Formats: sequence, C-alpha cells, structure tokens
Amino acid sequence: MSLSESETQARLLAQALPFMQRYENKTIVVKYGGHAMGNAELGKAFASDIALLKQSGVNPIVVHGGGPQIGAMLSKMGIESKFEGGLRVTDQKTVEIVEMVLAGSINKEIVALINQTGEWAIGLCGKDGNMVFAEKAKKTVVDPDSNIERILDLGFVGEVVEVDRTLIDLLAKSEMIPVIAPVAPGRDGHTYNINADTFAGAIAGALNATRLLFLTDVPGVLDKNGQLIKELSVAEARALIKDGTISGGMIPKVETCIDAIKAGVQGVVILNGKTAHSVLLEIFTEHGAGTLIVP
Ligand SMILES: Nc1ncnc2c1ncn2[C@@H]1O[C@H](COP(=O)(O)OP(=O)(O)O)[C@@H](O)[C@H]1O
Ligand SMILES: CC(=O)N[C@@H](CCC(=O)OP(=O)(O)O)C(=O)O
Repeated sequence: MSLSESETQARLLAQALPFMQRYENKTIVVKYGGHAMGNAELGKAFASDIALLKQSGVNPIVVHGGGPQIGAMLSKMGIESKFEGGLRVTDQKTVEIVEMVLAGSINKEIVALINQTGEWAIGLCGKDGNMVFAEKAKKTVVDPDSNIERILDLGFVGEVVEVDRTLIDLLAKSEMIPVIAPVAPGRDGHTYNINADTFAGAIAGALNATRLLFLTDVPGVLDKNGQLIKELSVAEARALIKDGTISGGMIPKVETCIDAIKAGVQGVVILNGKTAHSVLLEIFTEHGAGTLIVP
C-alpha cells in the first residue's frame, strides 16, 4: 500500500528530527534545474521540502533554471535553440524571452508552490536590489580538428562578476525564502542570461553557504559501472573529468561545484530532483541522497 503525501511528510519529519540541529541557522542554496521540475506532484514535494527546511531553522535559498521551458517557448515563437559549449547562444530577442520565462512564469510558479505550504517565498532575479551584476561571458573552446582555441561569441550570455548579499540577508531576517532566476544586468545596461548552475555557485559562494544542492536528472555522479559515488574530493572529481567518467553536462556542473568549494561553500551535493523529497532525504538523513563533493 502506498503512503499518502501527508503520511510521507509525517514520516520524513520524524526521520529528520535528529538532524535538524546540524543545519540550524545555516544557509543552504538549492539549485532547482529545469529537468528536475518534472510534474505537479514533484513540484509540490519540492516546495514542501523547502518549507520544511525553513521551519527547521535552516535558511534556504532557491536558484532555479528552466532550460527546457525556455526551449519550448522559443520553439513556439519559431526561434531555434542553439548551444555552444553547453550555453544557449542568446541574441536580443532570445534574452527577452529568457527573462520572460525565467524571471516571469517559472519564478512565479515556484514562489506560488512554496507559498501554498504557508511559508513566504519572494521571487527575484539578479536585477532586484542590485543583487547580482554580470558581464559578457568570455568562454573559449578548442577546435578538435585544428586544436586551436577560439573565443565563443554567445551574445548576451553573462558570467557573474558581483554579488551583493544585502537583500538576501534582509529577506532571511524577515523569514522570507528568496527564489532567484539567473538573469542579471551588466554595468553596460544590457540584460544577461546566465547558466543556472554557475549562477547558483556564485550565490552560494557569496553567502558562504553550508551546502549547495544541485537537483538534476540522475542520482549523482556515477562511476564507470553506473554506480553512485557517495563522496568525491575535488582532486578525485578532477581525475574523473580527465579520464572521461564525467562527461557532457556533468562537466560544467562538477566544475561549478569545485569553484563553489574554492569560494568557501563547505559541501556541494549533486542529487536526483526526479525523486520526490530528495532535498529532505539529502539534508536530514545520515548518509544523504546524492554525491557529496568536499574539499
Ligand atoms: N559520470 C556521470 N555521472 C552522472 N551523470 C553524468 C556523468 N557523465 C555525464 N553525465 C550526464 O550529465 C547529465 C546531467 O547534466 P545536465 O543534463 O547538464 O543536467 P541539468 O539539466 O540538470 O543541469 C546526466 O543526465 C548524464 O547524462
Ligand atoms: C546561458 C544559458 O545557457 N542559460 C540557460 C539558463 C537556464 C538554465 O541554466 O536552466 P537549467 O538549469 O534548467 O539548465 C538557458 O538559457 O537555458
């Protein structure tokens, strides 16, 4: 017999009790990826996990993506999605749609789900309260044929250059949960589209977060046999990138984890957002749920 959602929550809460003190008053940044958003039930379970963190005395900050949802909107408008080096090539029209989808519909959907739990979430992007400034990304790739490095022109794709934590700190004091979209202004007056993983890493670094969680579509970092690796040091993670065990979209994610650890985040976890209540299972159980990357 399967448990109802309220029975599941009561059971999770009972399991969580012994672990609650560990993270009291600590900041946990949760990156909620577009692939992890899945269906309505998963969305509700995610919102209730964030609410439960807040009720346990944790200071949760949500940074979300929405790559597939941006792709769907662009295609509705007859615009083809183009990626280079894992980043969306973003012209003026595209950045307008990116901002509309990320800072508009997705952001408000997540805020509404958290608010339905009785907690107070507030939706923001880097523009609000001068929280984040970006500049044009300087990304290079090595051409596999000629072995020559070239600079990519990705248009309005940005990288974070400044984070001002004033607004986030104020919200935490007011018991509000910030939900942040990875869109930020440049000092040049343009709006930039920033990869949600790198944006979350920059926010977690600026806040000296205790944990940064990446919710994705696999259980964590898998070894050559497809088995979950429970804990990885920065050196081990680099070796797995070098020997090809970590590939594709997992490379920039793990590189962001390494950067976040260097920036002062104490532990970064990659876990499956497609498993209901994965945030609580990670934070409030002895062995966690995904791959913990540590210094
Ligand atoms: N060693 C590995 N362990 C787990 N996933 C890996 C590994 N190497 C490559 N991947 C791929 O990385 C993907 C996750 O990265 P990505 O698709 O960019 O995630 P997201 O869209 O959640 O940001 C996985 O679905 C998997 O296909
Ligand atoms: C520059 C760049 O590629 N930005 C991403 C921002 C959204 C994102 O990163 O969403 P996920 O976390 O769901 O992948 C994009 O336009 O798709």
